[in-house]
Formats: sequence, structure tokens, C-alpha cells
Amino acid sequence: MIATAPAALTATRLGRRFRGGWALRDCDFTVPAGRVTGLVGPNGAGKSTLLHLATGLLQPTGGELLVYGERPGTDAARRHIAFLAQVGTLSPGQCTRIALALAFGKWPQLLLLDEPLADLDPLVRHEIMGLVMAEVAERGVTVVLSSHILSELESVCDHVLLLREGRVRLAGDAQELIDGHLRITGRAEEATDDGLPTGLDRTAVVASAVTGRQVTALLRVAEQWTPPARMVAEHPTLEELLLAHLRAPAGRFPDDRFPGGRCPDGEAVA
Ligand SMILES: Nc1ncnc2c1ncn2[C@@H]1O[C@H](COP(=O)(O)OP(=O)(O)OP(=O)(O)O)[C@@H](O)[C@H]1O
Repeated sequence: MIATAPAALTATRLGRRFRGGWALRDCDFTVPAGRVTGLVGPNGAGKSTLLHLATGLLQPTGGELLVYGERPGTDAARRHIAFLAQVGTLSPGQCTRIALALAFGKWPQLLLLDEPLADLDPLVRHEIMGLVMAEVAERGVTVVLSSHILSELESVCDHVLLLREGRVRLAGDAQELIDGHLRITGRAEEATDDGLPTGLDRTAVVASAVTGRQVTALLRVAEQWTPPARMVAEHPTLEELLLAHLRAPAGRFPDDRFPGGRCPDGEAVA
């Protein structure tokens, strides 16, 4: 029997409330070990809160978050983790290199990076991501990288956790998510408000737009799904997919990667 590697992070109904309201609520997800997870979401989605909960710097208000099966903040959990917070206005390039060297010097199993590259110019960012990826390849370090730069995540992440308004909106293996979506493009239908073909299942549409006479839509699809006649279908890039889910109306999809998970509006998933 093959032993399953324990998840680096396991969240069960995880919640954290501040005076202003819930920063994270009812979150169920796992971050697989040995992978690079892109943590994505608009400002205020709960990304930093999640990373602070993982380090034990914050305590959950509800539910549970485990780090390799241990409670965050305990010595056992702390041994596994290195955390690099937003580097703010400190001399960016050198500072980030030093901070990374310190973080790696701990020989962590799990490296949490909270937008550490936000203030760096593209060349330095590229160099530093190269350092991170080399560590991942050599040591099998698990990385959770919070970032707003979706185009960069595409080349480094193989797993995704997308938060919106404190809820898990999308989570899973990056390639599986790409395989489970299609972008369809074709002539806009005049008879429908959204320009999409009449028979198309609207519940599968993440986002759609009409430009001139052309309509484009990003859909969640099952494996053997056949696109409507005269429409071109292609799998999206990870960046396109993430953008569409960031733009889509809140509550459109439950997080169906987790049986028994919760819809963004709190309804239990059937
Ligand atoms: N210490 C705190 N006290 C009160 N409210 C907080 C605190 N930390 C975070 N919040 C609130 O929790 C919500 C989530 O914030 P968080 O910083 O986790 O989001 P984020 O996704 O990291 O955002 P950004 O991309 O802007 O860094 C926000 O509404 C924020 O105002």
C-alpha cells in the first residue's frame, strides 16, 4: 500500500473574525506537501490572515488549521515553517534576498511567502523566484505564495487556492483546474441577452463578454463536454482562469473541490 503524504496545511471550517467582521469564514481546504500553491484573492480576501493563522501569530475564531497535523504556534509546527511577510518599503532587492536566505537557513518544510516580491522590479523578482524554485526542486520544500501578479504564478504554481471575501472560491491542482475549464469564442447570438447560444448551460458560465459581434465565455466543463456548434473551444491559461473567477459574481459557484464544502453564501453544498 502506498502511504499518502500528509498535507502541509489542512483547514476545517476555519474562521477568523476581527472587529470589522469575518476575515475568513468556514474555509475547508488542503495545501498539498511538496507543491507550490498560489494564494490568490482581491485586497481584503483573507490571504494574510490565513498565513498568520498558519504561523500561529493569529488564532482561529472557529474551526481548525493544522500544519503537518500539528497546531500552529506549537514547537512541533514551528519547526516546519518559515514565514516571509510583506517586506514593505525596506530596500527591496537586497532585503528580500537576505530575508529569503534567513528563511531557507531554517531548512523549512513549508515556506509561507506573503507578497514578498510586490515592491521589486521585474528582473529582481525573476531572480528571486528562481532562488525559491531552486530550493523547491532541491529540497522538496512546500511553498505557499500569496501574490497579485497572476502572470507570474502561472510559471511557478502547480496548486491554487483562491479566496474571495473570506471564503474559498476555487482550490485544487492547477492543471486539473485548467482541464476542467474551456474558453469558447464565436459569433454572438442575437436572440439572447448574453450573446451565448440558447441551449448553453448558464450555470457553467464563470464569465462572459460580448465584443462587437463576438462572444467569449469561460466555462466549467466535464471531461467529455462538446462545445456548441460553430464555437471555438480552448483551455484557458491559469491567469485567465483566475481572473475570470476573481471577476465572476460572488456566490456563482460553490467550492465543489471539497465534498461537503460550503457555498460562498454559506449554503451547504449538496
Ligand atoms: N489585525 C486586524 N484587525 C482588524 N481587521 C483586520 C486585521 N487584519 C486583517 N483584518 C481585516 O480582515 C480582512 C482580510 O484582511 P487580509 O489582510 O487577510 O486580506 P488580504 O487578502 O491579505 O489583503 P491584501 O491583498 O490587501 O493584502 C480585511 O477586511 C482586513 O481589513
